[in-house]
Amino acid sequence: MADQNTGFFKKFHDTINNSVDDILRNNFTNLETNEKRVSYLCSLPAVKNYDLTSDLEKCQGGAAFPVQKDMEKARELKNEGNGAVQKGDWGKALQLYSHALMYVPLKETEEASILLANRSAALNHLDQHEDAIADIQKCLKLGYPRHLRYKVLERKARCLLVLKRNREAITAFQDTISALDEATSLDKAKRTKLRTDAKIMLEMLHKGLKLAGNPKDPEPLRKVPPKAKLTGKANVEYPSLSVAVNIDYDDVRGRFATANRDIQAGEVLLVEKPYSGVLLAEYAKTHCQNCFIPCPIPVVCPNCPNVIFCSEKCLDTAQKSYHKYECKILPLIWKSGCSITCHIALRMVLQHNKEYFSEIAKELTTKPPGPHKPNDYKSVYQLVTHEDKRTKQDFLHRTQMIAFLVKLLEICGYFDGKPRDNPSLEDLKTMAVDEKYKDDVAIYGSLVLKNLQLLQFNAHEVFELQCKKPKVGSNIIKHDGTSVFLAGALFPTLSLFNHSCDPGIVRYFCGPTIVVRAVKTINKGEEVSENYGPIFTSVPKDKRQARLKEQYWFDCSCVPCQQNWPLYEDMNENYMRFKCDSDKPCPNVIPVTLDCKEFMVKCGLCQQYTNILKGLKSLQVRLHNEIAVCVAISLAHITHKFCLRIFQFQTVNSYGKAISLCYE
Ligand SMILES: C[S@@+](CC[C@H](N)C(=O)[O-])C[C@H]1O[C@@H](n2cnc3c(N)ncnc32)[C@H](O)[C@@H]1O
Repeated sequence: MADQNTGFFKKFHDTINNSVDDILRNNFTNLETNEKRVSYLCSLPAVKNYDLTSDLEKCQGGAAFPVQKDMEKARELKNEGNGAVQKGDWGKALQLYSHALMYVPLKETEEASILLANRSAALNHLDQHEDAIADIQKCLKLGYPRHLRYKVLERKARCLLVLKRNREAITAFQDTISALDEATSLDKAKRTKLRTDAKIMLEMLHKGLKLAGNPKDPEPLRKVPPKAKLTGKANVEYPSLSVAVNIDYDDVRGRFATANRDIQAGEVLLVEKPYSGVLLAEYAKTHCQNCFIPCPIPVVCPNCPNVIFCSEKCLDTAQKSYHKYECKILPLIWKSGCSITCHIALRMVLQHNKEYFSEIAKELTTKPPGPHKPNDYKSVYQLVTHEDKRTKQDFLHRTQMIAFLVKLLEICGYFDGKPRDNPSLEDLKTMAVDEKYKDDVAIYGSLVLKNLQLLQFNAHEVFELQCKKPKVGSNIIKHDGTSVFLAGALFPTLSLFNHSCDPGIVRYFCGPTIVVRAVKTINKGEEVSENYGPIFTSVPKDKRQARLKEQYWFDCSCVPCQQNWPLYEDMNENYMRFKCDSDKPCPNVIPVTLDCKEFMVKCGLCQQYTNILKGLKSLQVRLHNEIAVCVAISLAHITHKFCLRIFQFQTVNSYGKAISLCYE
């Protein structure tokens, strides 16, 4: 849970561990609820007296604590941006102005407006005219100096011309002419020339419009991210799931997904937004904090220089829920070295206010009636935690983590119900939480502890597929794409799918939304399984089973495990393999050479004959389906920039081939 090499949490953890003697350990062991565990641990003198400040001061890297904007740094970056402009490097200038904007204090509106104006120039040069206009609107709202307004208004007019929004361009040129009256620092000759140019443009525009019969301007382009849709209707009980999938239960497997009709390869079976998701610290300045998409033209947080957003909408969503609290403590989370799982566990509380949890407290322990709502903590609370199988040491280790997270809840203002202005080093001189929050420590600390336990088995990684531009040529089947781990998230309905080493689905992402597609025909009644990591094609059975047992605490008995299917590297391309189909149950796989002329082949193990015609036919259908799925998925990939982990099926070349076809 804590990064072993970096961060101050390791030392805190070791100190507390060393201070817990047998008596304390025994007392802890006898505690039966998460509330009691958290309250007990947080009351230990070793925890309360722990002073975090010296550890924190040693962690120089990363974001600064206490959190504040930094005008000097903003100016430095702006100057570097101006330098890039002089060299004609508009891409670099765009980056530097955006970076500078992150550091401008809220009250410095004029500085922010100048940076936005500069960025609009870069965007204009990069032919991103819609974005340039958006920056100009913002810069005017922020009080861009009146004597300079003619510059941005003229730029806006020219951007509108490129976008063929001629009526709006007329207004912008008229505004430019009015603004030139205020351009006091401009010499007279230059002012006259600009006015004349604008007037010429106005004349031309009026004439053009008249000749064209005064058409309306085209609508501004709206960048609407593509939305994934389920194939067919949604399941009434689980609205993120297709109606083709049920959630069943048995005592060994718990809940799991099954097909309630034949499912074809390529069908979209689940589309789900995360209940909660956290971006890794290293992407905080390149990707949206709220929806994880890359942000070349970021919207910045008004209160901290640490995160960016793709839009005002994402900023607003984050500010109204978790970011108003997290804003001032993010550097502490990052510097602590705590894992992304700990951060999600905390976020799952911060994203709702205390009233929300008080209202639902009584309903938490029973299965919520009605549809399973992915944004409802009551559904999340029902996810597996395997609490009954946990060791006392495991509880102790996790509860120590909570002592730190509870302190964060206090200093960010969560217990007060309103964000604190500026938590400082002074707040970290002791890990003791004020006595007045005693009940809050128990209630919210225990929720974070519960979250940590359920995330262990239910969290998913969010990936971005980063592709180099594919080489174009004849017969290309090579596709260079790397899955990059961006964020961790909890998808409450997907979390009900069990594992198989030969899964029936793939997952990919549209922003933060996860999409699940079938990759093979799944017959009615069969389980719809996902994959938790180890695939039968590349990881030997004993390693797969050991990993699943260690991480997910179950014994895998999927078909490849039961039948001990071979790895790809052990398969010989010169023969096909058919499962022995004899009347006696026989686990053997019969190798058949490609030039075999017989259709009845003898099993070397049970000596019975198997008819391979049926197998050959199903292979043909399956290959055909998989190619179709590949094409569909590849198209989705190109348009949605989705993230996909393509499992290595035997027909892996067909995937590559399909993908390359899409690029040609
Ligand atoms: C993400 S949850 C899956 C849903 C879970 N079965 C439930 O009831 O909520 C992961 C847990 O499901 C169980 N599980 C997953 N795959 C399994 C399998 N193939 N066989 C048995 N249990 C499995 C394990 O207990 C695992 O820790």
